[in-house]
Amino acid sequence: MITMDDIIREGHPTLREVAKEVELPLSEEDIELGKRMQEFLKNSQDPELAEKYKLRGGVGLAAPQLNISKRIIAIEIPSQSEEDTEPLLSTVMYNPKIVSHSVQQAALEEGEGCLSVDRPVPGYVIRNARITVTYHDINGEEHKIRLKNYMAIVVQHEIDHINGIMFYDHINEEHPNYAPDDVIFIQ
Ligand SMILES: O=CN(O)C[C@@H](CC1CCCC1)C(=O)N1NCCC[C@H]1C(=O)Nc1ccccn1
Ligand code: NI
Repeated sequence: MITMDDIIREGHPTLREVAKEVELPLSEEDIELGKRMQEFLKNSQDPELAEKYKLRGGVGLAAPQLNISKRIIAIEIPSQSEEDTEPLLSTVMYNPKIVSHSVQQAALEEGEGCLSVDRPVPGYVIRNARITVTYHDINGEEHKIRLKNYMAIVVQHEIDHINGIMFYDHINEEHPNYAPDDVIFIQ
């Protein structure tokens, strides 16, 4: 199983590479990798397993964070309400691509962090408020989905990773809390 030991940290050159597209049809290896990435996220959100294996809870993971320079990302966003167990978004995206996006921008009110960054980096990470993403799923099916709010932020953070971009690249050095006046702040 994937643990924090498998996640490379800032300074490792792979985090700054533009990752390669995966070949279709998906190889057994790439399918297995996707499954393991998704399993890591689920484990990291399970209090017992996270404690047992010292996992930092995560909602997304990109293959470059495992020192694998491939365009594969996993997303596991739990439902915001307690009762229903259905996650908001639970998928592995192969060759994800933002094909269009809103002019409107958004940012997480709390700023962002990263499992590959072992330090807090305060400031607003300004992103597109809404995006349309195409990708192939683990069964090789093609998808085109529209995302907004928290889901859009998470997917953009992961797609940044496969392009060698870190969240703090978006933070205004001089004025970390700068934000356009029409930005949407997401809790
Ligand atoms: O590239 C992928 N990463 O670096 C993992 C990141 C991805 C998110 C950061 C901002 C948008 C996407 C991640 O998940 N985190 N960042 C560091 C520590 C916290 C953790 C997190 O937000 N956890 C969480 C949130 C809600 C519910 C459960 N867990
Ligand atoms: Ni990250």
